[in-house]
Amino acid sequence: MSVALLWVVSPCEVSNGTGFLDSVREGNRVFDSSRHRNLVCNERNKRGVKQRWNFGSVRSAMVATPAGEMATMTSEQMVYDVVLKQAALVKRQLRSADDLEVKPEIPLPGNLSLLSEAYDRCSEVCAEYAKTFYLGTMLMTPERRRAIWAIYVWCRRTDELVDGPNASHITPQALDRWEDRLEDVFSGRPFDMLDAALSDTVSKFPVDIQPFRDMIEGMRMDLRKSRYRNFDELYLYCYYVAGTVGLMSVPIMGIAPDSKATTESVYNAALALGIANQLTNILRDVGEDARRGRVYLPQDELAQAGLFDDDIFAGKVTDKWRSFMKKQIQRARKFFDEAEEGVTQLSSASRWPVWASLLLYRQILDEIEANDYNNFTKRAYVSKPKKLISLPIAYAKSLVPPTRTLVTSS
Ligand SMILES: CC(C)=CCC/C(C)=C/CC/C(C)=C/CC/C(C)=C/[C@@H]1[C@@H](COP(=O)(O)OP(=O)(O)O)[C@]1(C)CC/C=C(\C)CC/C=C(\C)CCC=C(C)C
Ligand SMILES: [Mn+2]
Repeated sequence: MSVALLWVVSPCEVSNGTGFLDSVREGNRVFDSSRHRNLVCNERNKRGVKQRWNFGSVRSAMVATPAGEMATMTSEQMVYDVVLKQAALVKRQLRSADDLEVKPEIPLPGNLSLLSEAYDRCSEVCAEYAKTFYLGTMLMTPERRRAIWAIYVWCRRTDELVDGPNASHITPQALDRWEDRLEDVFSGRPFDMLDAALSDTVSKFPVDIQPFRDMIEGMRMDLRKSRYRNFDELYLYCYYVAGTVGLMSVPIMGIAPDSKATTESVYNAALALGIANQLTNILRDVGEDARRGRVYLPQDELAQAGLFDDDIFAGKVTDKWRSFMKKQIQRARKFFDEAEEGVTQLSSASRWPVWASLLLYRQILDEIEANDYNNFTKRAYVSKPKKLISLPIAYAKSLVPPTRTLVTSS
């Protein structure tokens, strides 16, 4: 992984790394698939540029009310706007497509085997870094599975920029370069094999570039910020680094043809799952993050509970801490509940891996409780037997057809 990092910092310098980045060593543009994708991607690009709505460092936006007064928009409202736009984009693209099936691969002599090699590399990375999730993807159709691997790898690489072994060398400029590369991926000009797999994926599925840009924005936020004043600020961060994953995944997972749910409501549930996962991550990693000088927990809620940064650095489990943690866990569970309603609406083959990931992640919260809220020095994890039991439960849940109607919250 360190290779990918170096590579963003300085595209010419490539050092040895793990298997993750072997493809990087194959040099500069190993695969140019732009020829067969220009039409799709130019069109997508135009839309991407027109629709660029990065929140940047803005925590809240001023909007005019119908009465002409200026009001502040919360992060949740701004993110919901993204959800609506994503849902509208997908609906428009599906309406204009002849059918909802995945487009066939355009035969490209010589390049096809490279492309399949590229996906093989993504599969290996995924299998290495997220074994259970990788197993879950095996139930998906081959096209969807490959696409999810490609997205997973891009997300992992993006996270590694700020969290990996070379994170201390990462500057906002390096993230800008990573974003330029992303634009190239969506224009059909991938830089390396792993990018090539993503280029192919975004040409075949109605995936929009915005959530990818927003994830990079989340990494920028992580570079410049180590405290969150309130939940509104934290929510925005969680959207950037995790809610975006939900938005990237739905166009691949697909919505069940017999679902009566609105597209927006399914996207909203996907967003909720990302937020729930990230809140869980944050609650699990309090001690680890504090040792890196980071406190993701909302400062105002800590203060209300009579707690301050020093209490977190001291890492003592007190009654104040327990009762603070109970509330945080309760909030994370609400997001999981919101997500549950959407999983059933996904296409049948995609439901199992999503249920599995939801059940497994949610159990981390139970483990924090079981550790008596000591998330300073004890890492909450789900044991192998518990993981194994969750898989058939997830499978049984995935058999439930999408009968209920999901209503869009506003
Ligand atoms: C309708 C409905 C419910 C649809 C499902 C939508 C869906 C598949 C949502 C997936 C949500 C999900 C798995 C979000 C990932 C959240 C997450 C853990 C983000 C992590 C960010 C940074 O956090 P941090 O640095 O604190 O964490 P670490 O200590 O480094 O772990 C991430 C690490 C960002 C990078 C994210 C990934 C590598 C995961 C990408 C996953 C996919 C593309 C596959 C998602 C598919 C399934 C089936 C789960
Ligand atoms: Mn990380």
